[in-house]
Amino acid sequence: MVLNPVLGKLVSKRVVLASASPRRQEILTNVGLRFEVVPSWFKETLEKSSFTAPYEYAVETAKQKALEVANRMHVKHLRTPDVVIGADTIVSVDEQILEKPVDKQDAYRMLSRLNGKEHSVFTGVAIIHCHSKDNQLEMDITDFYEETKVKFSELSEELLWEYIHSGEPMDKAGGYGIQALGGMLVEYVHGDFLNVVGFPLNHFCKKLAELYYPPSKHNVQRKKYDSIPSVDTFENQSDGESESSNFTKQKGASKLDSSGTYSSEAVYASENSSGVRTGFTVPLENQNGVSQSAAKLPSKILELMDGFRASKALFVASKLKIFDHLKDKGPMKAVDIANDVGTSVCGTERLLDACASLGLLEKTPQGYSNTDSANTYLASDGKYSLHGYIIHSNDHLWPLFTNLESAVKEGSRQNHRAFGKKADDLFKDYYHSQEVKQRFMSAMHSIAHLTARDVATAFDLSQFKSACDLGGCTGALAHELVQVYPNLKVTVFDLPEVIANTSYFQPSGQHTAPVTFVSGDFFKDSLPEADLYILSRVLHDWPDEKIHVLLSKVSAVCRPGVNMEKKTVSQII
Ligand SMILES: Cc1cn([C@H]2C[C@H](O)[C@@H](COP(=O)(O)OP(=O)(O)OP(=O)(O)O)O2)c(=O)[nH]c1=O
Repeated sequence: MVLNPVLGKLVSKRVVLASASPRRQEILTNVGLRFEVVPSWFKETLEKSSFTAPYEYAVETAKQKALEVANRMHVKHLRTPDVVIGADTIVSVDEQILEKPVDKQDAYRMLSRLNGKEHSVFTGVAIIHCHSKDNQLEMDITDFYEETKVKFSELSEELLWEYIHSGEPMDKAGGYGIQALGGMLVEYVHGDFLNVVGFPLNHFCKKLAELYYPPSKHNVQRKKYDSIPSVDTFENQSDGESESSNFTKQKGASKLDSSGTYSSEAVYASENSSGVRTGFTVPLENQNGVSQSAAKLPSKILELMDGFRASKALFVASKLKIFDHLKDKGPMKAVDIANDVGTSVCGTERLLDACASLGLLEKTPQGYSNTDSANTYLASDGKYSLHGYIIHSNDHLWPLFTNLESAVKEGSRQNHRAFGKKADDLFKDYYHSQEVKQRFMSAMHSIAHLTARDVATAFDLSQFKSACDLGGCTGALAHELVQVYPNLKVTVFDLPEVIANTSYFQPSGQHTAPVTFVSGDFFKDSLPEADLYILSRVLHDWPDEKIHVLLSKVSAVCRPGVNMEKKTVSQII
């Protein structure tokens, strides 16, 4: 659930974070933003002396990082994102810009300059809205920066070196990480702490508010949002746009309180009549800014307590193919859907209301219809449909997780309890029944297809000439890899029963190097040689002894790469 309504505006968009920084990913994930990570390949080598102020350098670098990703995704992957976010954090002391240290000596040089002094941390942020028109990429760029002042205590040489040897400084601007050991060096911080860690979240939300909800005519004197508007504020606005609409077209009256500022509210969870959580707001402060309620609601815990209900509502609606019906025929009344799918009217209505409150459907006087996300991801026929994986989650994972308590107590797999069969027998079942096989392959295909580009671009794999996707099933990841890296020869290795059924899942009309499919049992048969081995959703299926056998076989046939040692990318998946 997204706590902030301005972030909520991004929910239905393809948002890409053009950054490898784990801190930025964490900051944005923590507030419920869903995004893909495509690290930028832009080299941070802009001429610093050509900028009049340090923040200009950070903003320009952030912009170039985001532009590189937007262009690469548009050209190489033919999937233009809606929004690309880039950021760059620098430390500035005595008019000098400090970036990440190149080695320990460099870290020492930086930390010595900061020692006992106040310095500024600037993060430049670029938000690029992309549109593809006649295959041309059009972009609207918004950028800003945030400054935070940080003061270091007087630190001894010994302490500095001890800190440097911890390894923490190496991937951080100025050579320190305030969020971890580096916090010990800091005497005070003036400004946004998260800005130092790499992403000025507060300023980012205000910027989104400016973009998506520009002040109305009678409030034109308010040029900028100086607080993040509340949910109420937005819900009462008639911006007249669907969730997929372009931010620049949105108009709306921002609701201000009598003092001309937005009241501070937080979104928590409640249950509606169908037992599904909906958002409501709880005022946190009275007019004097004094907290009225001593106990904050534990929203994360409440979310976890109820999460299973939401999952099951999604699973059942998917199983009944309600999203398919609505894609073809929506908007529809509950009674008509119930007639079509052969269910009770009262039960169907409750399920539909649950889906509407979960943001999967829209409910209007005309009836229920799919949201854009439901059309894209939940209808079973979409290119990026998750239908197969949702059905697998309902039919296979749900019964297993129902036995989690026994699994923890016994330390064993629970297939016998959930399905009356051992794990190995169950795995064979996947391939003996045509229907079960198809369902399992659809599940693996849908999740692999959706995540393939993230996996393919998580690292720069251009130095590899050949790759083998072990247990690569329908080849969803393999096809993405050959698109991103046209010189890479990719082999998919899987069981003969799987390989025999892959034709249905092959992409049509793509002019890329073909993927080779090789059938065999990876425990028994010899594996093809390759520079790079990919094990995705494979290792978790097997006990340690078998994994040892498999990894030893992979190690024997995986050729050392150009710059890297033998490499598998299973750890990123
Ligand atoms: C000062 C400071 C910086 N940092 C981090 C934030 C950034 O990740 C990093 C500065 O490097 P950046 O070049 O801004 O970012 P990055 O290289 O990590 O990722 P990318 O270029 O792909 O976006 O320093 C901290 O984590 N803590 C701190 O206290």
